[in-house]
Amino acid sequence: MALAFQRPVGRPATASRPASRRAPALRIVSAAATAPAPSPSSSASSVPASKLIDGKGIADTIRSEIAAEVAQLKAKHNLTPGLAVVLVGARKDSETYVRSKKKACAEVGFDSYGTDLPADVSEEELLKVVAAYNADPRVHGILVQLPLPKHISEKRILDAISIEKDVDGFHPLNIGALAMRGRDPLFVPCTPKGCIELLERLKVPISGRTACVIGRSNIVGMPAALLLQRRDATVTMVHSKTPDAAKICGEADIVIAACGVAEMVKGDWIKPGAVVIDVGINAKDDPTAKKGYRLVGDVDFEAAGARASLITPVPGGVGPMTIAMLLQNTLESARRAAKH
Ligand SMILES: Nc1nc(=O)c2c([nH]1)NC[C@@H]1CN(c3ccc(C(=O)N[C@@H](CCC(=O)O)C(=O)O)cc3)C=[N+]21
Repeated sequence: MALAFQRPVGRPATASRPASRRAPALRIVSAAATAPAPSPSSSASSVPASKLIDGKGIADTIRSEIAAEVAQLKAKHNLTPGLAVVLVGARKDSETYVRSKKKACAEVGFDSYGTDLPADVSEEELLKVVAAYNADPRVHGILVQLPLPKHISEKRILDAISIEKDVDGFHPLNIGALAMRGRDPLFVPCTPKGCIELLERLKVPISGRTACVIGRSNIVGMPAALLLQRRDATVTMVHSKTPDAAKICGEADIVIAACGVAEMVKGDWIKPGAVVIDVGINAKDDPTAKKGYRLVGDVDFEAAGARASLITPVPGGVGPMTIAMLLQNTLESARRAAKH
């Protein structure tokens, strides 16, 4: 069984070369700065650009901020944040996400470590990999890509990740602390953290507002509701057994949709002027698209966009923020480990 720990991907390969042959210093440039953003419906959409939340652009800004901090940490403290990404099996979507996470690490100057395991790996073997990363001082964050194959207990694996390295924020101790007043988790889960970061960077008021979270997953809906509540929103969660989700959603100033059903949230669920954050990523058949499908969220973008004051597109909304928050959590972890 191949258990090869790869060499760091993000090492500074140019450091010893003469300046003239060095690659240009990293600059993360938003796609929007060089070319029109390929927003999901830029050609056909009737949602005006002024309502669009540019998650990709905001994520790029955050990544540049992180890159600058990493450069400082390296220069002043000889500290390089390291992220370990564990992938089990060969799901195409997981492979894509893992690739983009490693690329994002390299771009901000992190080292990344990867272990790819076959789909039939035993739980014990996977636990050994987690234990090795727990013990490795170069590694400040460990991410085991979900979902895992059915024969492996997700719970057992997530519980095994050291909470000091739980940059996904999925450990029950981290989630538990998130749910308690007067306590702070070591890490907040990346996707809901990214949703709140969008609201805060756009100066959307949260305190005293009504918020509706659609979906109650451990990794998005539930922590998103907790984060909104910690910021003094009045939060309602709706889910598959809620009788009148549309009516409850219709009272909310802020909607976070994370139900995992393509375009389930209709235009008439949205209170006029509400801010809509769409966490969903679903493939929808589209014969006019090159690949035969296009990505849509959990919200009917056109109809909701007509009523919302602000709305995230899919892609280009929450997705890029998830990765930016993963980098932020890993940086924070490296700082905490080294006390810088
Ligand atoms: N342990 C673990 N942690 C995770 O954080 C985790 C996971 N497992 N399993 C799967 C989900 C999904 N996820 C995404 C990350 C980035 C984009 C992203 O960057 N999306 C872009 C591109 C979308 C595309 O083109 O496919 C966008 O929305 O614009 C999407 C989804 C992290 N997840």
